[in-house]
Amino acid sequence: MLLTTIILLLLLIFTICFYFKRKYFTLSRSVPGLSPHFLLGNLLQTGCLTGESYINIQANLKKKYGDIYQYWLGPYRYYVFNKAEHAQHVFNNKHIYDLPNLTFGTQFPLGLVSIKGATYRRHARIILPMFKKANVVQHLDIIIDCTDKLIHLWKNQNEQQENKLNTNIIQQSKNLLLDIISLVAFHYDLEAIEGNNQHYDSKELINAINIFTDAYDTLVKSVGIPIIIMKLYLKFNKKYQHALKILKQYTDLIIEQELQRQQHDKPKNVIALLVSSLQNNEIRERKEPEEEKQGLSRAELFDELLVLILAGFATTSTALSWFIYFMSKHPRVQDLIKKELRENNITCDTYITIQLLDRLTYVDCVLKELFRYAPIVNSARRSLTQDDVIDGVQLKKGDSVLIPLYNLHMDKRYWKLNPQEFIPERFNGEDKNHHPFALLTFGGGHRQCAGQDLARLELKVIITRLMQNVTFTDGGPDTNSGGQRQSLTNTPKHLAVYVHID
Ligand code: HEM
Repeated sequence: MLLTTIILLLLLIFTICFYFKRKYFTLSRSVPGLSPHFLLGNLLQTGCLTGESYINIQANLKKKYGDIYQYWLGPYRYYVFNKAEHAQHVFNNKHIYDLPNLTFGTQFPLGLVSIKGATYRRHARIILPMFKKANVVQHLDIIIDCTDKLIHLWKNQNEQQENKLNTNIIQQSKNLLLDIISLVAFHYDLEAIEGNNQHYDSKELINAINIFTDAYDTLVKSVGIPIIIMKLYLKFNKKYQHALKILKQYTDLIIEQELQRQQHDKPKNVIALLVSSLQNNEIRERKEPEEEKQGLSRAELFDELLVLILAGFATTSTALSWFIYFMSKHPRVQDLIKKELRENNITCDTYITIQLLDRLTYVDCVLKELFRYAPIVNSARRSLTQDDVIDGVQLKKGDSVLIPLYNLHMDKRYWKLNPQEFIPERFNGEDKNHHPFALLTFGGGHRQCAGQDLARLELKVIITRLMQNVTFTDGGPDTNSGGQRQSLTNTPKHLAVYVHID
């Protein structure tokens, strides 16, 4: 009797699994791809679970299947499109292609990266103008001052021990960009660059931010896991909940101070503008239809600040790490940047202004090449709000598409000079008029990066300031071999350079 029950039970489980595998985990619609495993999709086959970067995974799949294929991130199926014309279609049709329900919702469900429709439009009206070029230039001094602190730290380190290999560039880049974004967003000096002379508040906050970003990295690595499991993981993760509490305490304090200050001053910086958009009566606003709502609730403002911290320093610091790595490998480019500075009479002491920056056209080319060649963010994703056809492939409402940004940056069809090489001059010459959808560092369409003007300014100022004062040289083939480490972004795996003070 017991045996019969066990056999029947196993049969039932097998039938259910078979049904789900047939219905949800089979390739369909004659689009090629790796046959997905039950629940795991292609995570095992593509090496995703053993640390392979998403960028390499997409490059390998493209090699195997061509421009269009299916890719299963755990239980989620994506139709992947690799041509610039595909990207153009997806990003230009915002009424068809909107944000999918991603893992972001688990950490900041009320922030810009997670919301859609009328709620998104209400937030976007408040947030997007803060990061437009005209508004970010006011942060120039902050960026210069913070960069000078890093240069000062390197000077001190060199005085203590001459010609020491620097293996801490990734962390130092993070600290620099964290200090910048906390001053830009909060008007708060975290003093992450100095490291050892922090006061208690900064230490506690930096710790909380690190725990928060580490949790995010874990989520990115396990992106195929169902959202409900991720939510439970975060809910019962004591360290994470404590970090969130600390971040909440500090933001509440900063909001209160800002509310007091605004009785006298007009809002100017990011936190001031955000606080000035707080709803006067949250209970009343909650009852309004979404289209009629104004401003942000406190919970929404908190999530927006978390988004800005995370999106604002992890990506940009990764770009800076790659810049330093490329400079150590391409002394020719470094020399040309320094030559351009000399030609514009910029010495190590010259204070940078926006007018001076505008004259540095070679630095612009280096920046563009950095954005093309550095594998920072791997893809942009959308889901369909109605049926559509791309390049003969019938897509249905609710399907998800993925544009592998880096594959486009490396695609020979769109670049006249070899895309596998780091050649900044291409943007002044052969590749000046490249396909606009072949370079998509910041994504595209209505959901492209909200902070790109700030990122461009930060990196141009930092690069210029660094090149005014230091030269990077290669730390050797073993310690400075590059490679990729997948976390929230793709950082260099092995980065070690000598930092010479000029
Ligand atoms: C080199 C630096 C950066 C890179 C490579 C980068 C890249 C990206 C990419 C690829 C997206 C997705 C776009 C899409 O789906 O089409 C994105 C979205 C976003 N980024 Fe950035 N980003 C950078 C810096 C920043 C900074 C400095 C901030 C803010 C201070 C920021 C805030 C955001 C926000 C809020 C979104 C979500 C926009 C939306 O969903 O509407 N990013 N970023």
